[in-house]
Amino acid sequence: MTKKIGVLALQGAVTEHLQALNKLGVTATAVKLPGDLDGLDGLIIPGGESTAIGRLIREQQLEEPLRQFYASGKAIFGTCAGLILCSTDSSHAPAELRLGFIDIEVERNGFGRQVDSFEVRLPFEGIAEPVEAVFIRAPYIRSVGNGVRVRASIDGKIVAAENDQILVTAFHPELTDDLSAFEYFLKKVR
Ligand SMILES: NC(=O)CC[C@H](N)C(=O)O
Repeated sequence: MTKKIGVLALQGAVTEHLQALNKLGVTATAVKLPGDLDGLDGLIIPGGESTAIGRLIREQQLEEPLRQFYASGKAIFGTCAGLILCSTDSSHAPAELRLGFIDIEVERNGFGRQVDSFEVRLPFEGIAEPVEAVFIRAPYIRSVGNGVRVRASIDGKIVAAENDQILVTAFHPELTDDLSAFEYFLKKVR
């Protein structure tokens, strides 16, 4: 059966994710309202601006439905701002949303202002070839908790990690023709 994957479509790089999923033969749909989560097998929370996406999640009454989606055991892929939103990080301003789906501490904009964006071929544990990875004002993961496996790092900064249900990358997987990070995520989707 074809897998059905939603892309949270409140702000950020939505269309590119839908296109990447379509190329992999997956049914991809935009998620704007709580009902859009019905019947999905997995979800991508894309890059953009985590504060803006977090605010819109609350405005659209999506926080509780997202927590239920997670509690039902479905796979979720958080990329860049999506990584930040999925984290447990305790050091953020109270008004900012953290969903706590994966036990990681995050450094927002961790690569600094000088290096706003860059592209590398990134060795990734579990993917045979290095992944073509685009970083845009990217966060990195300072530390991971129990049950979290590091998948990729740059100069000691963790940029990809997973637990059994959640995958997070600090890079944007949707901006190149390399779909291997999506294929890796789809293996988590049941
Ligand atoms: N490309 C991105 O998603 C950037 C993330 C952004 N810097 C944030 O903190 O939300």
